[in-house]
Amino acid sequence: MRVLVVTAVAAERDAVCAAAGPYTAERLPGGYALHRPVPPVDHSPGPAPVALDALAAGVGPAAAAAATATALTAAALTGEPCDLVVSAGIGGGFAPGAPLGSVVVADAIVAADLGAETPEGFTPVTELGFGTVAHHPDPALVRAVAAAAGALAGPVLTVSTVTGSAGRAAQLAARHPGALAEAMEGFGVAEAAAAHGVPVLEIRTVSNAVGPRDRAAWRIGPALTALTAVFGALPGALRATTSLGAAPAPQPAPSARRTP
Ligand SMILES: O=C(O)c1cccc(C(=O)CC[C@H]2O[C@@H](n3cnc4c(=O)[nH]cnc43)[C@H](O)[C@@H]2O)c1
Repeated sequence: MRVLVVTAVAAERDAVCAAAGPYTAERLPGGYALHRPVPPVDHSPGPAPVALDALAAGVGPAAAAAATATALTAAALTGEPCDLVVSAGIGGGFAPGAPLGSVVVADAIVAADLGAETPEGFTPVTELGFGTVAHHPDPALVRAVAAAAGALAGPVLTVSTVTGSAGRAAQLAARHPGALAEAMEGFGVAEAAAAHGVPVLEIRTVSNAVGPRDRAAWRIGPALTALTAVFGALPGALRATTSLGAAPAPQPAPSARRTP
């Protein structure tokens, strides 16, 4: 099973790779460096091995979409298409649901600022008659990965501007009840995955609270360490789930055979 993990920055990508190393970097068109595990996964019988490729795409939904689409196209053209795309990295957590250090698996990947300002307030593009503002990963896959990673499951918002005030945090929370986290790439990754017909997940480890800007309170190191732990647990969860077409777990052999 080939999984493409898309992060924003190299530190996040390296935290993902630390779960499974060693890795080698492969050049993609556009100058992207795709980190692929070595040695190549074996194809012996048994549960499908999980190979985690990792790509640092840049910050923001546009950079994320461009890099994801490039990597998915390259994989398809080389005859080794990806089975799953995961947008991963640190993120802001909404209080009280997602405190510092928690892990969030998105059950909805939501473009929170894709719309228009109107006299009545913010209107999403879907209400203007076009586009998409949310992707919904497979619920069984979300449950399996959240359980394996000790994570919460809930909506993760994609924004182009990091929230920096209590007022904006309250506005987003009111508009998206149950939102657990905010980051800047998930929706871009999900749009590219959807265009290629590949399932998507978003996983965020919470480095800071969504709200008034307080750089001194950010806990980036522990969030990166948590990212490594999540990706250590991910292959087992993916092998165990049937959501991605994995073979069901073997059944116990019948205790007695019927004779004809
Ligand atoms: O200093 C600032 O206030 C500031 C302004 C813009 C960007 C940053 C970043 O640290 C980059 C954001 C980077 O990390 C993810 N991230 C982490 N926490 C949050 C958040 O609370 N809201 C949105 N994104 C967040 C994001 O996915 C980017 O890749 C700092």
